[in-house]
Amino acid sequence: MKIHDWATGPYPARVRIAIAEKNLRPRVTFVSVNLRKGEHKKPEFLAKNYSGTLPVLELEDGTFIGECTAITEYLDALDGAPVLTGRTPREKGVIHMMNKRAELELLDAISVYFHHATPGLGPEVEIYQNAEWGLRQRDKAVRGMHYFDGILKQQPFVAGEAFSMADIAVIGGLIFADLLKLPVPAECEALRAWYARMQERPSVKNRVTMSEPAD
Ligand SMILES: N[C@@H](CCC(=O)N[C@@H](CS(=O)(=O)O)C(=O)NCC(=O)O)C(=O)O
Repeated sequence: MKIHDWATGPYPARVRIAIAEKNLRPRVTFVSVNLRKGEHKKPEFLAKNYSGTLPVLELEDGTFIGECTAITEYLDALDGAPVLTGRTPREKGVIHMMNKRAELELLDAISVYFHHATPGLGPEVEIYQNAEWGLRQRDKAVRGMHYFDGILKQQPFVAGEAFSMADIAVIGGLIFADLLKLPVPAECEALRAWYARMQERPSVKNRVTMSEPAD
């Protein structure tokens, strides 16, 4: 299978981490799409993903699957032994909820801040910007950091007692925050400690190989 992505991107990181956690790296070929040149907004890419975002999974039969959550669910189901998306109905429900909350309250909010209140991917790509909206979303993301800090004060992982897709989504959010130099508030000690632990996971540490685009 192929993953069309941008090696150092926060959303691509989510799928790269999932691939590593499932030991699928030997079965995957990464195809780099240059966001800074707007390749993801060109017709040939939009034919792969109407939303014009990365990553996109391309299967051997030509099926394209966009959206990090959907790609992760596919990967996790491949060997019939899900470890990232839940084994029981309760686990699946809680993980899905916390994964979506990580997108709504943290990762997607930081993405809006990036695209609207910073130069983002440059004027060729950022054809409309609203700085006030971007700054409001930045503030929402900081509130989200406090929320996840509260969660992680009570439990070792974002969705409970085990590492899951929801942790990967929060990791993606903090990768994006790091890229934008948006600090995790000092008082969010549980979130900071959790993130330090996550960064020690080989799937997180080794998600980009030396031969891939630096930026
Ligand atoms: N909802 C999508 C969002 C994906 C997304 O925004 N990806 C970024 C890639 S990266 O910034 O994380 O590297 C993108 O394509 N951004 C390009 C753009 O929004 O123009 C998902 O979950 O896959």
